[in-house]
Amino acid sequence: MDELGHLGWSDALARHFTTNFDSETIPGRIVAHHRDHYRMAWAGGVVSATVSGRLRHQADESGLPITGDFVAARIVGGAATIDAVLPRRTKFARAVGDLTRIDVAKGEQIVAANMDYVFIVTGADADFSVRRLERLLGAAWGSGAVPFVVLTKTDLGMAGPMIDQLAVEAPGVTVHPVSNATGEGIDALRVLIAPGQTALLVGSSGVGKSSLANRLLGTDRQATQITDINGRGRHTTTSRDLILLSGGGMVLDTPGIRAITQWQAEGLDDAFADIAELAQSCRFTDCRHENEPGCAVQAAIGAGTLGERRLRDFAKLNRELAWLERRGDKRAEAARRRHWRSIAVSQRRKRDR
Ligand SMILES: Nc1nc2c(ncn2[C@@H]2O[C@H](COP(=O)(O)OP(=O)(O)OP(=O)(O)O)[C@@H](O)[C@H]2O)c(=O)[nH]1
Ligand SMILES: [Zn+2]
Repeated sequence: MDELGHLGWSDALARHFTTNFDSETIPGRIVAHHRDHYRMAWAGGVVSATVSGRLRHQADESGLPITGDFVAARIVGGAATIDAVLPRRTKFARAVGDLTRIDVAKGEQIVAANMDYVFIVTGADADFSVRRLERLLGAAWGSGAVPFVVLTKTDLGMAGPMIDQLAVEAPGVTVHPVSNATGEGIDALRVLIAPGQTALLVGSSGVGKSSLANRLLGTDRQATQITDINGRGRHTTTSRDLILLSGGGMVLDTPGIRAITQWQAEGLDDAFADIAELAQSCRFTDCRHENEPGCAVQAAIGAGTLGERRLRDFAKLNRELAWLERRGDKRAEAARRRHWRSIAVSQRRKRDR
């Protein structure tokens, strides 16, 4: 089982595994996940994997495997069947629905497991705002992993006062200033992720997560990706979301987590949690839910499980935010978000009655 050591396999997991599973079963780690399709690394390499019928029926949503999970599986004909998810050491969760209703068991959706660090990535540019980081900081502290703020774009020369502000408003969190453009600060970050350790990347769109992953990897991951023969979106072309660094550390950067953590970063998850959740299953990560193929939001409207009104409201909010963003009016933007959140709460109350 030493073969899994580099993937973060621990003595505690090994003990759990030998006590609970027979010799036909092998341990593995989920390195990528899209809907029902998994990629699993094990001593014999990386194989595609599915969940066994028994696990599917036993488990509620939080019991199904997600990226970063260690699992017990059987290899049959070059593919894996996952029988069980091993105990999670840490988990990064998104609160689902009304955040004032604290119900951890039902109200959270786990998006990544067994990471040692959460890198909250944010750019030292005009978009910088500590307020926007607060939810991610909260989720990171709740994950059991150690949060860091990775402040990118230091080459723009604006980072100084932001580092000072973070020291005051996010005390206890170490800030790592980096530039993906010049490479400054990247080595320090790479060294931090020891062999067998995993860092999860979260943050809004455009803050530099892809650039950071490429820098840490030392090559352009996009360029090394396998092009899908169906010409589909990014989900299917990403060969793996758990990236192995040459130093032995790992970086977790997945399209699904991106979609969710971005909502979290923007503070929209509670207002449009239903759409955020559906959007995860859209074929394209940048789906606008208009008439793209494989759109899960449109499918839900077709099936009658999502009201057309919700999507209209959602589109309206996005247009408003885009417009306010162009104007650079942060206060008005925050006010609109609050407005829509209050509408969402009242809609939910009506529906619950
Ligand atoms: N000047 C500067 N630009 C950067 C830096 N990091 C990223 N960028 C630029 O910022 C833009 C967004 O970078 P990405 O790495 O695609 O950001 P992302 O967080 O992966 O964005 P999504 O894929 O939308 O989630 C690109 O144009 C990058 O070239 C940096 O350190 N300095
Ligand atoms: Zn869609």
